[in-house]
Amino acid sequence: MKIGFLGGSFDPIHYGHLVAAQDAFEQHKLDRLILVPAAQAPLKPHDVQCPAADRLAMVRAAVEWDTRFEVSDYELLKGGISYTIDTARHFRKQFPNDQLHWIIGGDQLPRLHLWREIGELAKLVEFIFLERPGHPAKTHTPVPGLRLHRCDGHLIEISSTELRARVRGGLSLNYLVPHKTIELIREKNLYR
Ligand SMILES: Nc1ncnc2c1ncn2[C@@H]1O[C@H](COP(=O)(O)OP(=O)(O)OP(=O)(O)O)[C@@H](O)[C@H]1O
Ligand SMILES: O=C(O)c1ccc[n+]([C@@H]2O[C@H](COP(=O)([O-])O)[C@@H](O)[C@H]2O)c1
Repeated sequence: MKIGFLGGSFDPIHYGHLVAAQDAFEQHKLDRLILVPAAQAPLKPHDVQCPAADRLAMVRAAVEWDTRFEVSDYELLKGGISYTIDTARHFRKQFPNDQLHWIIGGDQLPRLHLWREIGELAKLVEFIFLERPGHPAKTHTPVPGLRLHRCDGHLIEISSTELRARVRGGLSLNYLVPHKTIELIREKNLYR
C-alpha cells in the first residue's frame, strides 16, 4: 500500500493544502492520505497562533466528509517540536510493509537538507513535492539517498499567513478555506 502524509502547521488549513494533497493522491496513486498537524513545526518561527485543539478541529472539519483523507493527531498529542523523523519512525512501526510518502510544498525544498536526521528520514520515506507559486523549485542542496518525486499539481497561491491577515483585516475566507472550517474560525473568534 502507498500512504501519503501531508504535515503542516495548518494555521489555518486552506485549499492550497487540500488541492496539493489531492493532486499527490491522484498522480502518485496513493491508497491513503493522512494529514498530520504539527505541534510546532521545526525551522518555523515560533508563531503558531492557534492552540493545537483548534487547529486539529479545523483540519477535521475541512475533510470530515471526504472518505479518502484521514487526520492524525500523533504530533499534537506528543507535543514539543514535531520533527518528521520521529513521526516517520512512528508510522513505519504502524505500517511496516507499506511505502510511505511525505508530501511537501516547493518552498520546503531549499531547506530540506536542514531537516533533522534527513539521511535517516530519506531511508524511511519518499518525498513528493508540489510547486508553490512564488517559490520556484531551484536546485537544492543534495541529500544522499533522497527519493524525490515531483507532482505537477495545480498552482494555488494561498498561504495561512495571508489568511490570518485577511481575518484581522475583516476580509472573507470564502473560496479559500472550506466552509466548515470558516464556521469554526467564526464561532471561536480565531485570528482576531
Ligand atoms: N498553496 C500551497 N501549494 C502547495 N503546497 C502548499 C501550499 N500551502 C502550503 N503548502 C505546503 O503544505 C505544507 C504545510 O504548510 P503550512 O501549514 O506551513 O502552510 P502555509 O500556508 O505555508 O503557512 P504559513 O503561511 O503560516 O507559513 C508545507 O509542506 C507547505 O509547503
Ligand atoms: O523534521 C524536520 O526537521 C522538519 C523541518 C521543517 C519542516 N518539517 C515538517 O514539514 C511540514 C511543513 O512544515 P511548515 O514549516 O511548512 O509548517 C511539517 O509537518 C513539519 O513538521 C520538518
